Amino acid sequence: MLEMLDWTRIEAELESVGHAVAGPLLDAETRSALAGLYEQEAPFRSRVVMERHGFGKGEYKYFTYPLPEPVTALRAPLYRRLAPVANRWASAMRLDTRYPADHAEFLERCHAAGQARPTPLLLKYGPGDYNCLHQDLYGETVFPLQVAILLSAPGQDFTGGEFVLTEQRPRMQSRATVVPLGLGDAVIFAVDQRPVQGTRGTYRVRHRHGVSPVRSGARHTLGIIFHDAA
Ligand SMILES: O=C(O)CCC(=O)C(=O)O
Ligand SMILES: [Fe+2]
Repeated sequence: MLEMLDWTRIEAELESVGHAVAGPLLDAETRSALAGLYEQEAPFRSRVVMERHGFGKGEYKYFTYPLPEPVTALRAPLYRRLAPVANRWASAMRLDTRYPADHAEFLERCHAAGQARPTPLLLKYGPGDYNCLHQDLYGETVFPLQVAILLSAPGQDFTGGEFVLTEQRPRMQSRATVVPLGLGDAVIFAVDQRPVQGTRGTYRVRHRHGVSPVRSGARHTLGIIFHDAA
């Protein structure tokens, strides 16, 4: 499925604006099976009620290892596609970090740094729920891109609940972008910093992401983060 995506366009958009939409990535059966897992306990290591932490309203659950097959089938291949972008960003920002081509090798680095808990997650929002602007950083070891896949149909399963990205440019106020997603679409986006080519050289912008309040219905998403957590 990943091979069918237009990676030339995706890479160009990641380079120019720090995010790209691709998809649909999962078939209908897999999408509903994944969303349905939410009600089970065994596939997960923890559950977070966002309101308790000031993260927003709604809840999410981190998968445990081994990840469900459709998540495993996406995580390493997406990483392999995105590692060259991550390396170009690191070199443009004059950072020493380089990312191996292979996700298993990157996970070894995470684990050696004490980050061994899986980060892929399922999120569930009902009416009035939202996700505050945040960054998914779980330790020193960070892969600079992540992916979220919409498992529900906007306009049908839910209304509101838009995926929002903000960009903080040096010495400027933040700018917000609403990323329109269709059912099954993936948004690939910067976790934190990315380089922007200015007229006087490269500067760094910082991103955060979140979800605007759901007005009606139920919205599920699958989040794929490539670094593991401490
Ligand atoms: O529900 C969403 O669209 C955002 C999910 C999220 O914050 C993530 O995948 O890290
Ligand atoms: Fe997130």
